[in-house]
Amino acid sequence: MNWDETDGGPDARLVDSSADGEDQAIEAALRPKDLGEFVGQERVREQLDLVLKAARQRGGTADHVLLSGAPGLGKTTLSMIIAAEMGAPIRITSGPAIQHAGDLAAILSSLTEGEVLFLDEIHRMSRPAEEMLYMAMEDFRVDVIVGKGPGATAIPLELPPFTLVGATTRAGLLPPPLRDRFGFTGHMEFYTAPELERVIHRSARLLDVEIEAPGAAEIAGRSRGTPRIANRLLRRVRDYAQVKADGVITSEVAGRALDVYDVDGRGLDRLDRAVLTALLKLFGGGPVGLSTLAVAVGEERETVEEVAEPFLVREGLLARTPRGRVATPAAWAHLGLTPPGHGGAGTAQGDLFAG
Ligand SMILES: Nc1ncnc2c1ncn2[C@@H]1O[C@H](COP(=O)(O)OP(=O)(O)OP(=O)(O)O)[C@@H](O)[C@H]1O
Repeated sequence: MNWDETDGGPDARLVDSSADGEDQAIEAALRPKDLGEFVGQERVREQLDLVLKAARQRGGTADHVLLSGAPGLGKTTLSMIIAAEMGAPIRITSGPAIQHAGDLAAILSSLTEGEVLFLDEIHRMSRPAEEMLYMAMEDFRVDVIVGKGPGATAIPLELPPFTLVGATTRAGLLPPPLRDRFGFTGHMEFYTAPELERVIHRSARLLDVEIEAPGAAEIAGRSRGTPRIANRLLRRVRDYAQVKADGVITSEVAGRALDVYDVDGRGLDRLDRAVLTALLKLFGGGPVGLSTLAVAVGEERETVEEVAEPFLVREGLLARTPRGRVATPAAWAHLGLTPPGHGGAGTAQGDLFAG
């Protein structure tokens, strides 16, 4: 089966943690506005609370903050909260949008005192811009280069004190000189099921949807530890509840809805299950090479490696070994299959790509 032949392919995955157009439109309404409303991430919240309180007491600008963590865990939200708590405006941009040092100079020189500059995907900035940022962060100054070649001159430009909030999927991707210039680094973890339930209840309130506690638990369990996915699944379940039930999200309604959308009890979708099923049924659980596995599911290597595998590895269902991909005992259990040599022939109920 090829994903392009199905309903939308991997780009349209409900369980993808990056934001799609619909998310962007609705996320503004669902974002917590202060640290008190921000669910989970206790450590980061507590530490950040101290950093911001201390800065406020000194009447100064907060130290630069680096937030690392997977997409959809709340880095943008937290940067907006930092600005709100400091009573400061916020400017939002991203590393890929800053390709030339001049792009960064233009942004920096227009900041007002105390402003928060949120730089998403900071690891994807160009090298010259990155070097300009070092000086801006440390001395609130940049050298703007005018002219080219031997006649080029550096004109120093003073900047007002500002707070840089950088976001990255992995702090390890940043060059150490940049990493070291942040006064505080917060690592965002995946959310626990009870935390996601709180996110879901809060969003349901804001969306004016009636939801029972077991209904929220059912959605939370399938949300891959990510509030963005939880909010997206909630919206799809709301549609189902409205059309197929009486509008109230019970555990049964949530379960049925997410089955329709092919998101299973553990948050795996069709692509994830196709990869696991092929690994178990065609290759006896592996080891098998990535390319072979990709051909078996009719997908590109990159799709299997970058779209399906990270979550399967994180869930302890698949391991990447030097000899190839290997299924774990949990994978056999999840698909209801028996590993070879454990009294069965490794066969499944249902066909290869069935849920
Ligand atoms: N701790 C939280 N409590 C409640 N809602 C949250 C929390 N974290 C994130 N959300 C919700 O999840 C959605 C995604 O959050 P956000 O855009 O901040 O993620 P992100 O980490 O910046 O993602 P990306 O890196 O893809 O931009 C938002 O709608 C936000 O309201």
